[in-house]
Amino acid sequence: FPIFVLSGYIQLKQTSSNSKAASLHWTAERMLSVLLLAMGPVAYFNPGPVIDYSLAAALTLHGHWGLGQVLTDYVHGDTKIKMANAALFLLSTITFTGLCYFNYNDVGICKAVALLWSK
Ligand code: HEM
Repeated sequence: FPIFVLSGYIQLKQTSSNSKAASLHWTAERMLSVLLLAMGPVAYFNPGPVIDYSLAAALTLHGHWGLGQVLTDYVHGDTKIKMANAALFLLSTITFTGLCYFNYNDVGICKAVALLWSK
């Protein structure tokens, strides 16, 4: 059901109710963080491509939103905000592409983390 929060958020953003969209976005961010926490044990007991690509998507979006908050706090001025957001968008795109590439052409995220623990 995070999908419903997201679609509701997108719908609200298109209409006028801005503060409602902001609070829904806040909720979506926390839900995604909790989902990410839950994905740890799930990935441990159920590793494989489904979790690999879910992690690629969840980690990218979480990082994108999280770093977006940092930018909101520290970057000021219209032009600088636009440049920072463009840079973040590029970074997130490269991150997601790279994680998918790694899942497809290499061992994938679950196995990579498991290998860090093996000797
Ligand atoms: C499995 C990995 C991860 C887990 C379980 C995780 C979990 C969390 C949790 C529980 C929070 C606090 C709640 C929140 O502010 O939403 C948080 C905040 C944050 N995370 Fe992650 N995270 C992970 C990976 C990452 C990665 C890879 C990045 C960066 C690329 C990142 C960037 C951030 C940032 C910037 C915040 C602070 C957001 C704020 O203060 O508004 N996290 N994370």
